[in-house]
Amino acid sequence: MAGDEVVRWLRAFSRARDEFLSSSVTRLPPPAGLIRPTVHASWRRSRLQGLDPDEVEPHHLDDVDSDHYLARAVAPVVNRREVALEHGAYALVLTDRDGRLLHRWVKAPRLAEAMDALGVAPGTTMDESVVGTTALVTMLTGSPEMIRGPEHYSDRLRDFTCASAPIVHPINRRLLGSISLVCRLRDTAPVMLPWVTEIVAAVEEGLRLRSARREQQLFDAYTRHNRDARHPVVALDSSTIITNAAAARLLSGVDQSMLWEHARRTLVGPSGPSTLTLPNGHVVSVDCRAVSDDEDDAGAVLLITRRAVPSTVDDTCAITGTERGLPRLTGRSQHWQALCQQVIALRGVRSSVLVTGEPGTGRLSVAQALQGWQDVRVLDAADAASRGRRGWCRALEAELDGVDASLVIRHVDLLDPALAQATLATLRRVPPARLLATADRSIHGTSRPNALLDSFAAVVEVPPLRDRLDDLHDLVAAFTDRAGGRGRVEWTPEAIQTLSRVDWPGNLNSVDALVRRLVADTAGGRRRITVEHLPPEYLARGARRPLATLEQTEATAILNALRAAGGNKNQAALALGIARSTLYRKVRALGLDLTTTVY
Ligand SMILES: Nc1ncnc2c1ncn2[C@@H]1O[C@H](COP(=O)(O)OP(=O)(O)OP(=O)(O)O)[C@@H](O)[C@H]1O
Repeated sequence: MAGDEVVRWLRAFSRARDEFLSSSVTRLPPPAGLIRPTVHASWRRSRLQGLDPDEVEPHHLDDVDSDHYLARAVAPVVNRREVALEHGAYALVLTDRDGRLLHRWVKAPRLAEAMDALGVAPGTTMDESVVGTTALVTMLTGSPEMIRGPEHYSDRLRDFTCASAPIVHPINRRLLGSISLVCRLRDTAPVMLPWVTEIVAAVEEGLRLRSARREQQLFDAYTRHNRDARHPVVALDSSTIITNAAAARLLSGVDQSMLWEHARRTLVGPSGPSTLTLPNGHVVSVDCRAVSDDEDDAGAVLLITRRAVPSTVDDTCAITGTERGLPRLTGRSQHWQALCQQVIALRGVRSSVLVTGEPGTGRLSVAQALQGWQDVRVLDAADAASRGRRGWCRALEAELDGVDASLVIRHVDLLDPALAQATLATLRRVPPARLLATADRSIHGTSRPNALLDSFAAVVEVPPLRDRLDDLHDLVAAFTDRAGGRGRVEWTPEAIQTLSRVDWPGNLNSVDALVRRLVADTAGGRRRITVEHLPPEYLARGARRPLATLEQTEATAILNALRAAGGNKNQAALALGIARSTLYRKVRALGLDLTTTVY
């Protein structure tokens, strides 16, 4: 447009914009005239969200990883075009799929200053639900978009033009983020849109080549290990899986993401084969080998050996009752087996043992199993405060007097130093057959002197459930039996798989509580517990934290809307009256896993 035309357009557009913004939210004018439909739709969403154009501005969220894989993929493409950036008043901006700015390339000092003043810098979110309409609408429309000056919803962005294109993974077609070309309104040029589209095409081509290279590496590693077709071999990463026939037979019905999750955990854990209980009931030993390329993990090769004993509720007892396990306690994982060995070695001696770990990990149970569950008295130090010093010491003596039994002092770390000293004196006067105690694992780092804690001859640490998630299937089965669901309540592999993605801060106590709740819901009937029966907070993946009540309500509303829309996120967002980008942001913040079969 020529100079005069631009001025006329700006005037007319500003009038149309003022009219739109001054209308009541319930009576917004329909798209017409100068306001393009995409802009109108985005303004509408922004208004319905209650955003104030005078107030909204880019919002700094957090620091971003300067080594983000997307920034690494884009950098070489941008660097090849550096000269163009040097000679023009343009900046390039990379965001992730949530609109979070990952990196910006800007050479023109004035433009850099202006962007700084607006806070358009790495870590800032440009999501529509925060800043209103920007060219990131491209991630909703799926096509390149240019937003000029007053088409931005925020008043503070009126002096800028931005042309953006979405980056889509060339193999799995997932939206990864966006690239935008930014300039002052007066420098707007029609060539901006083709230029940014061409940059994105080059980035996607780089990603395709990289994927092909990773796949090739995976395939090479698979071929190297697949020497004997009788042994199950799997090569996989998050998006590709290659198996031989033996593995395909063994793994029928097993989800790739479960195997990948197991591989990833094993690769960062202690070396050596790990045990995995497959949702189809088979117990396998997995030797996991990393397949790496120069920059990143390219995946893993799993050499699988089938264990003789299938995993069923009944044989759980058989396995745990052997000398490799602890009586009445369930577990087969590597961490659990290491613990069992330590406990079994301590059985034959009479020295005092302190069992530490996070709350709910099974510390008391391990202490009792260490004594073979026989003649073990239990006293809880959590009651000491209410009993008072004399009451506590009297209770202690009463437990010990004239009885040849072992004593477990539960939560011994809760005794204050004076009470701990008095307890020690009592124990010396009336010694138990053997003294055991449980305590929080943080006592390792405590600087508070405590003679009682220091007096233990051995310490055993019970691993948190998140480190032995391979045991989850067996534990759920054992708790189901205990809750009265034996023979009538069963769990689908998908439900267990979903639960295995939770971090379980409350450890076994939380699993027990969940199982009881769901078994009670069956009201004595038969039920196959599926993902749909799980409370929304357990659909959380990666969030690794319990949801607060308000978040649970929000999660329930989102999942219900998604279910009603048959998984269609656009429709669900519409029904909830929020932008699709907001839906994504909330899903991410709540840690909801939409990849499982919820709908
Ligand atoms: N290996 C196991 N197999 C089956 N059930 C277990 C196992 N370990 C613990 N449990 C059960 O898990 C629950 C928690 O165990 P326990 O009370 O021993 O843990 P804790 O760490 O002492 O807990 P708290 O933090 O309440 O003191 C109990 O219901 C217990 O029966």
